[in-house]
Amino acid sequence: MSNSPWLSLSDAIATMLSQTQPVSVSEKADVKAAVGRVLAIPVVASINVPPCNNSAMDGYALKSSDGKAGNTLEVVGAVFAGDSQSPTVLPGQCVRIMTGAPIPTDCDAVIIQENVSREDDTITLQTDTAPLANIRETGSDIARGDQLFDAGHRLTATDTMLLSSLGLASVDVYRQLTIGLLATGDELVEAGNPLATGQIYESNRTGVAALLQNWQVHINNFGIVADEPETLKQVLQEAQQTCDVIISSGGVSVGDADFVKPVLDELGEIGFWKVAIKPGKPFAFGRLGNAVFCGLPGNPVSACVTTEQLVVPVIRHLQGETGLGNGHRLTLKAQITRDIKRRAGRLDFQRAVFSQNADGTLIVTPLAKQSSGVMTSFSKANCYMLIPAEADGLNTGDWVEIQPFSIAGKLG
Ligand SMILES: Nc1nc2c(c(=O)[nH]1)N[C@H]1C(S)=C(S)[C@@H](COP(=O)(O)OP(=O)(O)OC[C@H]3O[C@@H](n4cnc5c(N)ncnc54)[C@H](O)[C@@H]3O)O[C@H]1N2
Ligand code: MOO
Repeated sequence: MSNSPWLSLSDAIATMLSQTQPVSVSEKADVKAAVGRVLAIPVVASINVPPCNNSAMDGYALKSSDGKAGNTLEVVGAVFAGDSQSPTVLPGQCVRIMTGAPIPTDCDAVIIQENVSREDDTITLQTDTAPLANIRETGSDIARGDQLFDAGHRLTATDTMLLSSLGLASVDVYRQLTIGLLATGDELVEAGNPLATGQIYESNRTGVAALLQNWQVHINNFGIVADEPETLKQVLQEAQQTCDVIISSGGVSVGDADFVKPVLDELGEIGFWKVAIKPGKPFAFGRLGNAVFCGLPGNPVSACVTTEQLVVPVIRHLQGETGLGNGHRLTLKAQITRDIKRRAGRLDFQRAVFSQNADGTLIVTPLAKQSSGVMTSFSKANCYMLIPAEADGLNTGDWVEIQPFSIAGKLG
């Protein structure tokens, strides 16, 4: 048991999942644009794939009873992919066949052309040919009636290919979530504008929106909001009319210009505030009308870590995805390459670089700069390295958990 005054990450996720209701409205989505969408209805195959026995190779279709090496067979025709006629093949005969072409009803095997010698209208077999050799049987990939996906399954790229192979043009998926995004802070300036003394460029909305792109949400951008309670109230009241989830960044700590928590308390309700993770401790979760509210800490690294570790699980839950539990991210084990000293208390998500030794083991090196304002460490890293809350340090060679980044290009 932890003595932390803050919620553990797993308790925070469990609380969010138990206090939020997945969407129930579904819609048709074009299969070609359905990657990342969550199925609202199970998919059951209405046809066999392949729909008929067909050849896996270019060669000759024959009767396996004629398939002894040394036999000479007469070639009586040819079948191509797409042909609907089945030529008659008598004992001692065969037909030329192309990959994907239907197997003539009289045949039960295919010999590849590299294993025959051809002379005019005859072939001589150089190898034995067993029944069903080089034949892709009806329904061998998908049988009619197979349930391929449950409701709550998030479609991958190859899943959409499978759906197309069944002839489906559209699928029933849960409706898209609308996510309202805003950044609070008087110091923040939109990129493309000049920077006055004391100002910084706003970057959290860019990072958060990019991290959410994988999850097929619709983003509604509410811009930069001043550290002024009335303005913040107005924006949040507008956002809660149209958004399923509102994500703010900044203003969740204890400073004199940190208004997010008191405003949330006034307009809606706070579910919890503060999670025992580093960075990201002051994350706030609550409700504004029908909208779920997630208040990210302003430090850019904290905003990204809380988006990935806390916001993404709740979004996936709201989207109707099932089987999430707390294991929503792939976690691997790696050996750390240096000692780390630190104060126990929070589960630490360090930006780190992992690689694989020749013997297959993974090794991981945390980057030197771990401050939550240092964004360059993110760009140099390819994983999070987790230090358990109770650990006051790690020794070289200790096994730690890592979470590889899923960003395209990072791992390859
Ligand atoms: N006395 C205490 N001070 C702080 C504590 C604490 O426990 N006691 N917690 C620290 C931690 S940890 C964090 S994280 C931050 C979170 O503070 P806020 O959420 O109130 O964030 P801000 O103060 O608004 O900003 C923090 C930092 O990040 C910059 N920022 C904010 N928004 C953006 C943005 N959209 N794009 C780029 N940069 C942004 C901002 O300028 C600040 O430098 O509080 C600590 N303080
Ligand atoms: O939680 Mo803060 O995010 O450690 O920098």
